[in-house]
Amino acid sequence: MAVTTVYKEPAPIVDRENPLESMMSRFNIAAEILGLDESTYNVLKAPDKQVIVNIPVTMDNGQIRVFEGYRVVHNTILGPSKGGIRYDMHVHLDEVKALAAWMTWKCAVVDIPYGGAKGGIICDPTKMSAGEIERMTRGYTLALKDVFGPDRDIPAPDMGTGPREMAWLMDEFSKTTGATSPAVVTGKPLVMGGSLGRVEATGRGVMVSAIAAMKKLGMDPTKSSAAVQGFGNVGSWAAKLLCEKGVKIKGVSDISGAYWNEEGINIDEAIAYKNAHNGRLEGYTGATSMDPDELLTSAVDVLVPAAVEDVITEHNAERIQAKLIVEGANGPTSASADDIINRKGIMVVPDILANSGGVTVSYFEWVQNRLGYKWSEGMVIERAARIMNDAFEKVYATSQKYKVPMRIAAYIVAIDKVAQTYKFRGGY
Ligand SMILES: NC(=O)C1=CN([C@@H]2O[C@H](COP(=O)(O)OP(=O)(O)OC[C@H]3O[C@@H](n4cnc5c(N)ncnc54)[C@H](O)[C@@H]3O)[C@@H](O)[C@H]2O)C=CC1
Ligand SMILES: O=C(O)CCC(=O)C(=O)O
Repeated sequence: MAVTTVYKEPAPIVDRENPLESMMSRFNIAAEILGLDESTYNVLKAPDKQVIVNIPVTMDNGQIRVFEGYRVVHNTILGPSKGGIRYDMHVHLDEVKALAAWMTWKCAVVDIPYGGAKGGIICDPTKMSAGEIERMTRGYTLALKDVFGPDRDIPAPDMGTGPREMAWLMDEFSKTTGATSPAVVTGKPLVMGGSLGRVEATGRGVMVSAIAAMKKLGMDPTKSSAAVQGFGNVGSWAAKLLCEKGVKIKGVSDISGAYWNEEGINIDEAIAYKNAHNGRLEGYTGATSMDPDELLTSAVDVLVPAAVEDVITEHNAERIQAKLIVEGANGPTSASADDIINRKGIMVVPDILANSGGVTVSYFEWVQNRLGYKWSEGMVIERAARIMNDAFEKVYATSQKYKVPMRIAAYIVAIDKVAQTYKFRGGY
């Protein structure tokens, strides 16, 4: 008889700060500056919906494991909720709540008609077979079939997931509901309604916002250097596209370690190496290995954290040498580091602006699916860049107007849009 085990360890990393607290502390500052009324504040401070599901999966050895999964819908006043799904051992409910709220703010900052949501499953996909991941993804979809929907809640990839998982989700949802439903999920493979440009969209948006910020700071990309933490979808594309703009990428890292080349890393070569080595840079010889903690404080002009939350903290912020931080990851800077970074005069392009290129092209994918029509890659790139540059200028102008850092300015832009929509829609 198959043995059933509940797969829910190791415990979340305890020395990381709580991302939900970091999100709330910035929200509180922006809400106070805006003079947000108490009822809207109370509506926005907690998610609309939090769903926890148990997903039994038959593993390849015949054992049944039960995985714990989450979907949090933070808010839907601007439209159906949107946000990725994360497969990682450190997923926990507070993290998913923070990530869902960041999606509400992100969609509002770039002015696309979505609310915010996020999902995750506690699992280590690097230790599971494709079949096990498929069965888990289908189980998660089935458990959440009443939450997901093209007009309700639209998932997408995040850490540990990509087009393959989105295809399984779309297939399972379509079979369950009896109607082919490409618009229920974005980030799908191209052949089944994925959008050209979605895979690289988040990294491209990081590049677009980095270039916009460098212009404001009078920095010449061709005379600037950068370090990129995380070499997955977002980090590797950001590194490649910044490199194409002439930025010298001196350091990169992933979960296997950090790698440095004073003359600049050959990013195409590093990506090819990673693709040939199970998605990891381990053993890469085009750079020398360095202490991963030192990457964040290395002598570069631009720092791109593109991995996990809370890596820039009160413990290392003082030592950061970069003039510009462009947040590819969600929540890489904990609130405890904000004052130090601001005092040092470092410009931060915050996550809800810098990594919004992904959800922007996801929106394009959803629009194309609903129209049953495909856009050219050029159109996707041009429209996404326009949206991001407009959002950057709006946030920059808001930071000047209120004399606040770019992060608080981005929250002000987002909360203001959501609050104004509540005023028109009413309903509470
Ligand atoms: N994929 C997307 O379209 C979007 C992703 N993001 C955010 O970007 C971040 C990265 O996501 P993806 O690139 O999609 O994930 P991914 O799974 O493709 O890559 C994650 C990368 O981070 C590395 N990593 C993990 N822990 C690390 C650590 N402690 N130190 C250094 N590197 C570490 C992994 O080895 C891998 O290279 C996440 O915060 C995610 O929420 C934000 C917007 C959209
Ligand atoms: O593409 C999307 O819909 C959401 C991507 C995402 O999860 C994020 O921006 O953090």
